[in-house]
Amino acid sequence: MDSSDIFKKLTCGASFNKSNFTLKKQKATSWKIKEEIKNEPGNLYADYDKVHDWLKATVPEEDIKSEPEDEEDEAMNLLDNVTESRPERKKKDRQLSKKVKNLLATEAVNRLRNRYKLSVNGTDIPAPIETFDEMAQTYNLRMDIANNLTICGYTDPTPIQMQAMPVMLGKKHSLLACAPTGSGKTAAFLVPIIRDLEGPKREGFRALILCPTRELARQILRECSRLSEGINFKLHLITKTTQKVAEMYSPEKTKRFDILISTPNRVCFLLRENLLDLSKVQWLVIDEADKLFEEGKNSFREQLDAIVAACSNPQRRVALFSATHTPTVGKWTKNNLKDLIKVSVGVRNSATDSVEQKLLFVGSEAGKLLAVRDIIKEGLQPPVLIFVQSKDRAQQLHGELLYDGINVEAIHADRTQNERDSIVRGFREGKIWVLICTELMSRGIDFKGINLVINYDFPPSSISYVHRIGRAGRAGRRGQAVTFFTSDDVVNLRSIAQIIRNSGGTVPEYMLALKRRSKQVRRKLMKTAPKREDITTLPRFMQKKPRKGVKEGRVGKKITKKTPGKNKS
Ligand SMILES: Nc1ncnc2c1ncn2[C@@H]1O[C@H](COP(=O)(O)OP(=O)(O)OP(=O)(O)O)[C@@H](O)[C@H]1O
Repeated sequence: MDSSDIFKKLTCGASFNKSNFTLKKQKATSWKIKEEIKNEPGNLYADYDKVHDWLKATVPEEDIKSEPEDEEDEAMNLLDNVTESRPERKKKDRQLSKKVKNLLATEAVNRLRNRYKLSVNGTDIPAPIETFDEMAQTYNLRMDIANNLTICGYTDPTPIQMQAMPVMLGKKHSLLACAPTGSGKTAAFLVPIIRDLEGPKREGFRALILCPTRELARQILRECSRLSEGINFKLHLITKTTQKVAEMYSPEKTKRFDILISTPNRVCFLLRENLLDLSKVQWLVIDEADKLFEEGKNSFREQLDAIVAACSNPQRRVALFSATHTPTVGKWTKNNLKDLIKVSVGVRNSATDSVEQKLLFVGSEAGKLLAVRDIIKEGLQPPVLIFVQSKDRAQQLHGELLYDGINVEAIHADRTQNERDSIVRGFREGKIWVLICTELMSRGIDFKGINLVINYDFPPSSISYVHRIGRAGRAGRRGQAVTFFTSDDVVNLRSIAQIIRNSGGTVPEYMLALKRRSKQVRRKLMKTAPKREDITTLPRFMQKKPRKGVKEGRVGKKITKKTPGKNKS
């Protein structure tokens, strides 16, 4: 089809309104330019439909009449009637060409963002990039990084990577990013940092990555080593905070390191002892930002303020990532960060749609144990994660499930670091089939191919629910989640049912019609979980009371006391 045919098709049924001559003249000229652009090889608008859509969106309705005329002649006449001199016309054409090109580029970017459900907020936001090749060309990614991405099996960027990476690879912005669980946020911040730091420099820490748990810190370290393979960065994880270990640290001794990954309390400990220099930090990443900014008991809030102050480099930029964000994070970024760009994927604070979710009424504590045993009987498909509300309950359930002939372990804050590391390793290697855990493991942990998450104890908040079930259905895989509830759990039932509905699941109407509980009640529940009967199948008369001073919950031991469910994990 030649250009005049396309023109006819494009403007079919339209005529130009002569009362607005200048505008029409521009339209005609811009059409000519659009034709040029359309014919450029590799142009996003090189196909006819796209140009047509663009025209429809750009030319005001009132300028298009419906009676059929010979529009091509009309448009060409308009061009002939131009009274300006040739150079003037050429200049105008060039200006218009630039404008149209910009418009087309903006339109293309908007389409891309819509396609991947990306929302952005800020100024001078770079365009998202759909392939790693394009990213490598546009932002000068060294070959090693591109190769490492391939070795990791990352063929194309995930939506958060498409937009967050260009923001961080640019020169000036800080970033607040929100994307579903399992959507590749870790690589989204690691790749730009690796590119930015270029190579090892022995100047001391130039990037600091904070996260809420040691397990997550270790996982980020692993991912960072994979993605920076061959670049020889010195990565460091603070493993302990005792005085003895502290003796290993000093700003001089840590100069050889480039990237520090840690929980905030360990960094703070070393800062207090003047053993850590963060003045060279160019990138401060706060992973699971809403967790780290959470207020209340055991909050990291004050520690974060101290760390941010210690990162005193005026060029320092901050990137905050999480699958859920709270207003506290928004407020902090507004008050503390310049040139901030916000990026989110999909609806904020929603559950991943790759997990099939179910709510199961189990009547009582005994009902929960029966329900778990039913799942085992039906044919358990490991790996499975089971969430409970406290360390004691993790031990109790472990003691029960040991008798069911499955490879089961429990992980919580009372296990030693070595035990925790070896359990996580065993679970990753498939030696442990069922892992019972507390809130400790709800954030960020990436176990490959979790098939099922069981919320044995109802999550303390909808945010906790989103993270817990997000351990399944990661990196494009599918997974399942079942959440047990009893009459003790109605406070959050409605909000969690709503989350399930929003992510495409089905829930009974009555759950959505439940009365919304006040913020106070919900906050109280986040701090103190409901009291629950012990997890045991022993008849009451056989349940021994633990002797005073004897620590509860040894593996396999039945515990008789009613444990007030603390959220401390
Ligand atoms: N571009 C990619 N292509 C394929 N897989 C990827 C890509 N990027 C990351 N992954 C994989 O996706 C999985 C989840 O990534 P990651 O742990 O970074 O998720 P996340 O968004 O941080 O999740 P959470 O919110 O739970 O912390 C990992 O196994 C990671 O290796």
